Amino acid sequence: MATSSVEPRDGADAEAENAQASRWTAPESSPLTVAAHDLRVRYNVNRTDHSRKRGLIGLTPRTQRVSVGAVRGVSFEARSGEFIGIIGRNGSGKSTLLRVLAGLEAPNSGTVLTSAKPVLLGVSAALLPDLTGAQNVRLGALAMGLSPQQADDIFEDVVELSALGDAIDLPMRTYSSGMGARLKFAISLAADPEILMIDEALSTGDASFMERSRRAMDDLLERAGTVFLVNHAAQTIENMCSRAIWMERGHVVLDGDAVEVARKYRWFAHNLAQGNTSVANGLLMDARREGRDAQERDAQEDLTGFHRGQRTTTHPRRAPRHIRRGKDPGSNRADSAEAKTSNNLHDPSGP
Ligand SMILES: Nc1ncnc2c1ncn2[C@@H]1O[C@H](COP(=O)(O)OP(=O)(O)OP(=O)(O)O)[C@@H](O)[C@H]1O
Repeated sequence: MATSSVEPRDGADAEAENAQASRWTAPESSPLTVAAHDLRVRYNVNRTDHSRKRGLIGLTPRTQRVSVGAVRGVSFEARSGEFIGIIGRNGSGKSTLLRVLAGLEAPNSGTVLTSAKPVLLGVSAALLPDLTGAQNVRLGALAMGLSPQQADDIFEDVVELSALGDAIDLPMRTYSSGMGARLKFAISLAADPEILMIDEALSTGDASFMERSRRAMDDLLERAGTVFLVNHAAQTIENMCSRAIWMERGHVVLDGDAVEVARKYRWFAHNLAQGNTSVANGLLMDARREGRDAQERDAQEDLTGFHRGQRTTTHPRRAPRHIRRGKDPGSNRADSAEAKTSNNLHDPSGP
């Protein structure tokens, strides 16, 4: 086994431990918000074939049609109060998975059911560059189904969270990409979605924005929401999420406690970057084995519970733990908690 190297511990670990200590805990009985079963997405693309004769005009290489498996049999369940990070290398299928979960893209096969229409940050908020930030706040809120009065009500919260200051009255085309991402994030969060999906947007903020975002997301989780966060930085996942899913080549490698999974991924990525390919491959194999073992345990526990007439769908290792300790999840949200059972899950691409 090529995993003899030991991951060095540093200041970042201590920081992550502090962050973990203040993280939230959801009861294991939290209702299901997302159920994905054996999702598969393939893209058919043209690829240049340099090994073959050149094309008609003799300048361009020939192309051939190839099929790319972006998501290859992904299954999991998410519950209210969970903050789930998705990590993995470039091209591992994170964004594709998020788009399918949000109902923006149909899988080739498999099923995804959600308890409410997910808000995918940056896509759902169809903002217009020629309108000012303030006008876009209203537009984005209406696009997410809020009434004109609700759109007015959230305005101050959005301005505060985005920290755009006077720039809120300038056209959005004058914003930097970070400013635009902050505005979209603030609008999405102020709309109080039950399921929020964020693809990388948080990387564009500074430390104080990150802290404000984290507090705002904690509030959302407290109201029994579920948040998915795609991020390349394992440290961000470690600090912010309760659970992490590590993806590699369209497969789930490991799904479990955010700190454990993010650290394993970080150590794998570090070895890969250092050119220690055999060590990295060994770490990947170990993580895959651990992931498979956990799945088998899950299946065994489900079966045992089923035979006893008390089938549960949550593995203790994956117990959602992102509702602030001692608080009642969903107490502030009329349509949450007990109203959300696995029976009211539906196709997110529907109306
Ligand atoms: N529209 C598309 N057409 C063809 N191939 C695609 C398309 N979108 C994604 N892919 C391919 O699917 C695979 C997964 O891509 P995806 O963007 O989901 O990965 P990712 O993990 O989000 O990557 P990154 O970290 O670089 O954003 C990649 O091989 C990518 O090239």
